[in-house]
Amino acid sequence: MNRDNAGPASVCELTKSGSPSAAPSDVATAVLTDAEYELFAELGRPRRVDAGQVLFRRGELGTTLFVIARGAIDLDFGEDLVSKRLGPCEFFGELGLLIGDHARSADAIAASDGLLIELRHEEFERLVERDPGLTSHFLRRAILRVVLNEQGLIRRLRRRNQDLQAALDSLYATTHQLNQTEELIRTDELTGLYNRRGLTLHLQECRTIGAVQGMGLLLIDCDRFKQVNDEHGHLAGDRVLQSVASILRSVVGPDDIACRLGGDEFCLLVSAGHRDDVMRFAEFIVTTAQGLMHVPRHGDAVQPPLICPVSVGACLVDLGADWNDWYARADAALYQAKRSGGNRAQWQDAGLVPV
Ligand SMILES: Nc1nc2c(ncn2[C@@H]2O[C@H](COP(=O)(O)OP(=O)(O)OP(=O)(O)O)[C@@H](O)[C@H]2O)c(=O)[nH]1
Repeated sequence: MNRDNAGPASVCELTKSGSPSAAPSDVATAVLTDAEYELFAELGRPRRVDAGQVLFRRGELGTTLFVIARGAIDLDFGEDLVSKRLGPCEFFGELGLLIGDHARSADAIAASDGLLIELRHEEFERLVERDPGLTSHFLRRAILRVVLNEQGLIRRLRRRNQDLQAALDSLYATTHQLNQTEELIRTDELTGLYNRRGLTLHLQECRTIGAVQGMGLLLIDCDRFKQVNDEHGHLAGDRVLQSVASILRSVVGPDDIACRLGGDEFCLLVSAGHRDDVMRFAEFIVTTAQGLMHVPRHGDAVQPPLICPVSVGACLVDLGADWNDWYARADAALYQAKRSGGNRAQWQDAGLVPV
């Protein structure tokens, strides 16, 4: 037989006889029974299709049901949904026929040259008149198939939702870890203040948002700190450094920053536009450290000190300069404070040449 000239009825029967997928007893199958196929082929309109030909696109309105007599049709549901390839005697596009002007849920493209049977509303009405029993059985199957497809889709969407939720949770956890790591690399382990890296990053951020105006810089250095270590041990020295850090933490506001630059040297960047404002911070730090040294301790044995005296050098932050210049000026003042015996605050006057 020349298959190209064969009518829809004979072609599909040929193919079906060897097709194990043709299981009409399965209610959800898209394969027509022999009786259904014969009737559809008799009443429907044959239509030839070429490989690659688009029958309809997703979203287009349609009213036609198609049965494949010969060849194959690919249904592409888009996004990450699984595509389907339908073969002889299988039908598709039934919602268009049943609902009328239904937006197609897939692209339908011919995978090979073939022959289809089209059923529009008028052909379907003739089908109902001719064999109501067969038609109602077909309709039940078609509807069940739609329902099962919907349920499958809902299951897939739920799974996808769970996957998305899990991905989101892990993203939150990673972001949290990253924030913690970033915080750690900015922080001095002993005192919990910013370390030098934290200060550098803070200054970069301030410069980016133009927030370095109206700030004062204080350099704070412990007096004769080596002696504390030598006489009472390194742990006692650590404790003294932590006490100094506590004083600095107690004076900083939300926009200020306290930092341990290294060893027994600290710095404060505070919001203060005038010398007197900056020096108030400096005096407070010196007198608080002094006051703590006189806190009475109990017991006969020689107690390690809670704190040691500190010296402070202070200056205003100059917008036109950078950290090295600010540091050099505050350091010159600090040097002067140390030379004058320590335990005091010194303002950076024009006469003090950076060392
Ligand atoms: N306990 C302790 N000591 C430290 C730490 N880092 C640095 N040091 C010690 O701090 C001491 C600093 O000594 P110096 O720079 O001579 O300072 P100083 O003894 O305070 O001398 P002046 O500043 O001139 O009064 C050194 O002995 C360092 O070993 C630390 O994290 N813990």
